Amino acid sequence: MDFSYNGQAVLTDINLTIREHDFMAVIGPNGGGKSTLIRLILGLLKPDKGKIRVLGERPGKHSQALGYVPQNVHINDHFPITSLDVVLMGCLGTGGRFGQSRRTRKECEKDGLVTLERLGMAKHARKKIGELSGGQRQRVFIARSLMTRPRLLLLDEPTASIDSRGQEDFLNLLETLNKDVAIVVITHDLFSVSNYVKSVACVNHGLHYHSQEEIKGQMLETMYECSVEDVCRVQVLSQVLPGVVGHKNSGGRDGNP
Ligand SMILES: Nc1ncnc2c1ncn2[C@@H]1O[C@H](COP(=O)(O)OP(=O)(O)OP(=O)(O)O)[C@@H](O)[C@H]1O
Repeated sequence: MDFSYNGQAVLTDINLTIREHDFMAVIGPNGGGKSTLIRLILGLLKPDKGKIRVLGERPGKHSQALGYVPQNVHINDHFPITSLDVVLMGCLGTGGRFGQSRRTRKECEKDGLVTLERLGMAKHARKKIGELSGGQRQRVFIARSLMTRPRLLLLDEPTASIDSRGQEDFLNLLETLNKDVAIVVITHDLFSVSNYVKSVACVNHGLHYHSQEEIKGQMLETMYECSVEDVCRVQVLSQVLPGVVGHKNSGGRDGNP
């Protein structure tokens, strides 16, 4: 798949499969096209060339199968809306009596509370969203995205506003959710997610894919010596990772990883 904004190529020759129960880190330099890739999967943008399939159909057809938490969710701190209200928004706009699957508002509220509980946020359900910390808000937004019971959860830099201790808790939470839902997480901090993810997609206009076997081996350890920006440069990658060259899943445009 290729994609450009106003004729300016952003993603070229992208070939990626996200499998059920995958936990994929999407890494790459600023402006490399990570968020654009997510928007394409969501069906908010259309590729110039090639195609994208979500559960075998065009993106948008199964919009409820995708949960999305964008990079910066701006909330007016004074807006009088509780955590539970935010979560219930996940039920809206999908038809039926109160959202998808014809749930009543009461049923949705019950589901919302269960989801908040799952995310360790039940005690904050009636708190105003503006009174929560960055990490707590992030959990509320994830709860909202889970309300349609998605098969794939797409998270754009979810740990950016969370301290290192909170990040570990958060990643443990994602690991638990991953039992039920595939997760794709854009991150600039490969180090903290490396123990959790099953695959890595390195997006720098092109895409380099690394399977579970690769990242469980020495690869990430070697990568820590470089910044994500370096890792995403083909030349550097092949220098520090000679064993990876020619792997069947890591082919770049010219067949190199
Ligand atoms: N709506 C848009 N119109 C035109 N160009 C855009 C638009 N959105 C993004 N771009 C450009 O596309 C390129 C990729 O942007 P994108 O946001 O996908 O990168 P990213 O890898 O997510 O970056 P970051 O790590 O900084 O969030 C950038 O050069 C950006 O300026």
